[in-house]
Amino acid sequence: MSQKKVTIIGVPMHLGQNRRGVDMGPSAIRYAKVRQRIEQLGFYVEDLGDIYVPSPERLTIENPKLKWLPQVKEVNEKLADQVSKAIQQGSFPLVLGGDHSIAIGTLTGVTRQYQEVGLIWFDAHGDLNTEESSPSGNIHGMSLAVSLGIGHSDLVNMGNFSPKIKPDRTVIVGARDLDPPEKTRIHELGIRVFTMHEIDRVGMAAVMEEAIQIASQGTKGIHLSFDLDGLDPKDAPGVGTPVLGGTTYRESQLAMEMLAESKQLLSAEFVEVNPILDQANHTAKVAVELIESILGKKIL
Ligand SMILES: NC(=[NH2+])NCCC[C@H](N)C(=O)O
Ligand SMILES: [Mn+2]
Ligand SMILES: [Mn+2]
Repeated sequence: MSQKKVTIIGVPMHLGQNRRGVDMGPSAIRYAKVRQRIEQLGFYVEDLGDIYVPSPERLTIENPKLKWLPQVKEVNEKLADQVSKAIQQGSFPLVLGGDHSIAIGTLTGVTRQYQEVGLIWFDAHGDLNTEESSPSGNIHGMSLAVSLGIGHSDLVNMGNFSPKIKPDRTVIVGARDLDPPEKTRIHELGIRVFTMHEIDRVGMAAVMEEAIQIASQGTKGIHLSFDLDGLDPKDAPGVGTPVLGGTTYRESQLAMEMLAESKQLLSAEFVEVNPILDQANHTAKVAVELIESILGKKIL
């Protein structure tokens, strides 16, 4: 990454899942001084504020298998345009969520500009469901599938092109809670998944070396989609779908530092921070520290 400009885009999206509070994620991350911390690293920072997300009180769920599809689609289209514009202006887009359904819009914007993009999906989950396989109907559990071209056409064809990314340039890091149909899909598509088992066995350094290699080969660079529930709930308690046995704070930091060293990062999003479920904004602070690391902050 050579540019010295960062564009922050807040997306208080909560319609991709069931729990209130994740809409406050962007506020919580800003309260943890994301802008000031990035400026201290020498970047010029532009914060575009939040994209409007409607409140569910006045909405009805038309399809329980794809909850709030029209609204999720609309917000993601706006997000895609803001991400595209930031890249056109030579800036690094930093998207703050909001639930993980916003990866659909971010990846639409990033790949519209760069075409061949590798993806590192840091998450306890696969987010590889479709309306047929989803146990919840929550679109945040479908966003990786959609970006690979699998799912409802309203989402898959966003920006009038599909797929956004290819399975052999996609890696998942930190997985430990996959639905049975997601496991089948991973095998069918041949996506490289670094489960917690593998991180335990060979260590985060070896995992990230391989992950960066896969995601950067034949691409213009890497998009990082970082779901805070990839971390262990002890280190990131403020998330809607916590799963025991995640990466530690240090493992996560190492992963981010290695990504910065690779100089392959094109864009990033940090999602699923839910301040209602957090302890004294700890999870948002962790997100800010991870953001500093991808932008080059070093201990020494
Ligand atoms: N982005 C997330 N936190 N996703 C959790 C997904 C959970 C579950 N697999 C589902 O489809 O509903
Ligand atoms: Mn996720
Ligand atoms: Mn997750």
